Amino acid sequence: MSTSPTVETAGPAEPQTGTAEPTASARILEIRGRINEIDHALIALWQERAALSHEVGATRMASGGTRLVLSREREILERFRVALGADGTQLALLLLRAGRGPL
Ligand SMILES: O=C(O)C(=O)C[C@]1(C(=O)O)C=C[C@@H](O)C=C1
Repeated sequence: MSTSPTVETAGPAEPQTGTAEPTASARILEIRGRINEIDHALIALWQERAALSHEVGATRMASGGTRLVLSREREILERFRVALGADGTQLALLLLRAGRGPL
């Protein structure tokens, strides 16, 4: 009878914080908890925005309107640029693309 390979299971795997110092490691894990919450919220907001943008576009086109409204896109790009700089512009471009698809 063959034996299966032994796996070391001393306990749950320790999360990799990048430091062996316990106080720092604990603080990093605490911060990561909040980062995870923020990431989940960002993903949910991203998906909600894309769905809303899609609905606006579909509503407009079904009523004989245009697919895009460039003045509105410029307004959004400017909002993100003012708040976040060049990265904000890139983020806004991705947001707009997620809602209306690639140009
Ligand atoms: O606000 C609109 O009119 C939309 O269609 C939404 C949206 C956006 O994702 O913000 C998408 C496409 C338009 O060109 C402008 C803005």
